[in-house]
Amino acid sequence: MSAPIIEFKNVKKCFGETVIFSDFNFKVEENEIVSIIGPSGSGKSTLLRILMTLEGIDGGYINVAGESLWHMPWQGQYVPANNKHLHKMRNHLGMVFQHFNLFPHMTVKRNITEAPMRVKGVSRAEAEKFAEKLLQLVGLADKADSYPNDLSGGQKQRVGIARALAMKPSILLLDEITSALDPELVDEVLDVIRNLVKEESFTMLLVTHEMYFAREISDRVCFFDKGAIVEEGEPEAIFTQPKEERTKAFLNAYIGQ
Ligand SMILES: Nc1ncnc2c1ncn2[C@@H]1O[C@H](COP(=O)(O)OP(=O)(O)OP(=O)(O)O)[C@@H](O)[C@H]1O
Repeated sequence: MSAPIIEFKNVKKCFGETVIFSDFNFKVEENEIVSIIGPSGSGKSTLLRILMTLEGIDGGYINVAGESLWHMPWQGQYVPANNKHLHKMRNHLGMVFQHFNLFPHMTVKRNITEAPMRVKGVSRAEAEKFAEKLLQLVGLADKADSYPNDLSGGQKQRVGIARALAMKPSILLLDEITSALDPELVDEVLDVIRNLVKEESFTMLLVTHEMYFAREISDRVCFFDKGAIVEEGEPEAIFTQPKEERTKAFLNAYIGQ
């Protein structure tokens, strides 16, 4: 079997005195779709933010696509990664955020082309051509020149997905991408992800409260509690277990919604 594309080994993460992960171990295989479900405050977003290099770690190490993400071996010791290395590692990953995080002063098209042009040095013509393709994919071909404030929440999030894909990541991180949306807008966003995985192979790590979506789309579902995975398995095995065998983690996830 090939090496996992994501691997956390003995990872420690604290915010001040608060320990989020004390000894966290986790692997994701290439092209695997993994959902993370768990109560508020259990460390799900922190996990994605660490992978996206938006947060550092306090111990252990993480491999992404065969390379150390945060700490680099140097003369037999692990030292924090430099900016050039983080930059390179970020190219493997794309993230879609709960609150869209679009630039309000830029058009939809600019929101999508900005990172490929600035970070990857892609030409404007090439970035715009790809942006048009992505806008078609998310059903917003007619919104290229609109500003985020003129879009509905669902449309904003579809731009968020297009923006993440613009960097051609091999790993997509989705952080509760529908939880800021009105219920009637949830499916238009989930449909984009459904179509995406039908057409292309992706490694995807999604934090979600949408149980039916996790069940439908994932190869593996992980229940998180207090910075640890307390239950995991194929969705059909987990979601079809008899009522009396349901674990505390599973029930908590439902109650936590
Ligand atoms: N930048 C930060 N500084 C201090 N504490 C933080 C920071 N980010 C997160 N935390 C704390 O770390 C814990 C885990 O937060 P995290 O956002 O990862 O949880 P979560 O499982 O994603 O929760 P939710 O489902 O509510 O989004 C929480 O107690 C949170 O308050």
